Amino acid sequence: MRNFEEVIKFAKERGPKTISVACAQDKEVLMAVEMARKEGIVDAILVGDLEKIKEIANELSIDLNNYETIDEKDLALASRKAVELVSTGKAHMVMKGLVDTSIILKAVLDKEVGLRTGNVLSHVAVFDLPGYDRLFFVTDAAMNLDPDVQTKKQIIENACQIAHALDISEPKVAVICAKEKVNPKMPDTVDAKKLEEMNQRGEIKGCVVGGPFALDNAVSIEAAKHKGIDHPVAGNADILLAPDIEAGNILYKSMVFFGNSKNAGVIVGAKAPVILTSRADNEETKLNSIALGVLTASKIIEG
Ligand SMILES: CCCC(=O)OP(=O)(O)O
Repeated sequence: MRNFEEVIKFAKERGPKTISVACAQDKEVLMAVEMARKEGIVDAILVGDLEKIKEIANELSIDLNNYETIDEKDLALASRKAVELVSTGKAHMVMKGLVDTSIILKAVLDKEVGLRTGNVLSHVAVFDLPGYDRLFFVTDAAMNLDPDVQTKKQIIENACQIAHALDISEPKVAVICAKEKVNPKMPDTVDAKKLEEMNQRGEIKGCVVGGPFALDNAVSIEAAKHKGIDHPVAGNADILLAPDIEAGNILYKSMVFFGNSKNAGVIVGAKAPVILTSRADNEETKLNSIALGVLTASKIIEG
């Protein structure tokens, strides 16, 4: 798939799946859920402050009779309830509404009702950027603070799972740093080379990994040529692995706010997808993320 029109088209074919929405009292969230419901992509259970949900639904002319609703004002309890709906099989996936990422992630990691599998959980953002003929994947903007090399390996594997769900069979993974040469004083460049070597030894499968790369020579063939870099990933990256959450989150938000991109985001590695965007993302991003979640859930269910 090369754009979100295709992602939505395929999600319609796999839908409707059921999502539970944690803290659904948000205009953009309700607009996106309603669009996804009308398209036959999802049915939804709205968990949150029912008074506010009704107020927003009324303003947007959304008929709440089309939804199951659960009244819970407390953000942590609403997140826990929404996650529990997934772990008890009543919903296929959970979506972050108007709540801090850390609160919903705490519910996802909860030992009793959470969705842990033993795998590393990580965030994968998908971007459709003007001027590029392919989707870009950025990881990890939201979950792992300062991953070590083994965690980075699993973050790559999680991102590849999403790329494969979008029919990109052998994504090119660029491990991005501040420069394209290994410098022992810059540990992320050392990790990048180790990840490339792990991939060459067959320890990371289903992709081609290269690194370290600076962002320019990961995404631009001209920049790579200019710097004399000859590597199958150089200038051709599909997946950009950021060194830590600071770089990942800044890259995500710079693409959204400066790049005029379309995007979507989901957490992978749990028993079910967690649809996770920034509270500040618009309804289109939230709709794209629901569609991405449906394709990811289908892949988990169908294998
Ligand atoms: C994927 C971005 C997660 C994030 O930064 O969320 P908030 O902007 O809602 O904090």
